[in-house]
Amino acid sequence: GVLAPARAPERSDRAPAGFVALRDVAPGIEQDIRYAGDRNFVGEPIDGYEEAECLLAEETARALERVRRDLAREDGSGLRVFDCYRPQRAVDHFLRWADDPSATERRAEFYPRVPKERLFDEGYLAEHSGHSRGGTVDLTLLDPEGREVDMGTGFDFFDPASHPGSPEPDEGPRRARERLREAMAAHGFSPIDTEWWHFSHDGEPYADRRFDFPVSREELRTG
Ligand SMILES: C[C@@H](N)C(=O)N[C@H](C)C(=O)O
Ligand SMILES: [Zn+2]
Repeated sequence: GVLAPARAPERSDRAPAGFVALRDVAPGIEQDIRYAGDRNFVGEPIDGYEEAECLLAEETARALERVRRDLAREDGSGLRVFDCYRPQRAVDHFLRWADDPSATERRAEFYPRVPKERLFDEGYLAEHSGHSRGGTVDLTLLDPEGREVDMGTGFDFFDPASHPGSPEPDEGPRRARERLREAMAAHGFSPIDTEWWHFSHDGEPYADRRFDFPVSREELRTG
């Protein structure tokens, strides 16, 4: 007999109608899309990032703009995003990298205490990421002068000290993490317990999808 292929979550190479560029919805949110360049844990541009651009499901982008507005009103604080929509081919690049024990160039900066072969099992990387649904963001707080707030550890520092509730950082960074969490929760974003910078929008419209179109404004359907 013929075996049926294993069932995979729906994978789609086209952007659905509801994706937007964050820049169009929230031009006041800063962007430093790390996987489009080499300042990341792999050390090279990641597959699928044709542009350093934050793309998101429209509802998620609008909710994030509400978070930015609240922070700006409170004391002039701001937001900087590091990653938004992430194509499945980028996640596949992470998986290939994790399988190569010799690729450890960025270990000291990004994962000095956790062996790279443990990064998926310990929840720092996901094979099927919420980022591939367009409803998840990695981001940090900016102070009123536009400088990144000290969060105790840097973006993508894969380590127990980056767990949002870790007792390791000093009081200032612990409070800053809490402020980011509360600001995000007020507009429907939930944290994960391994990374202070990672939040998923509860109302995300593509909960059972994984997209694979490249990160490029050209992929967006306009009109
Ligand atoms: C890789 C990191 N920025 C991240 O987003 N990790 C979570 C677990 C994910 O890959 O979804
Ligand atoms: Zn993330």
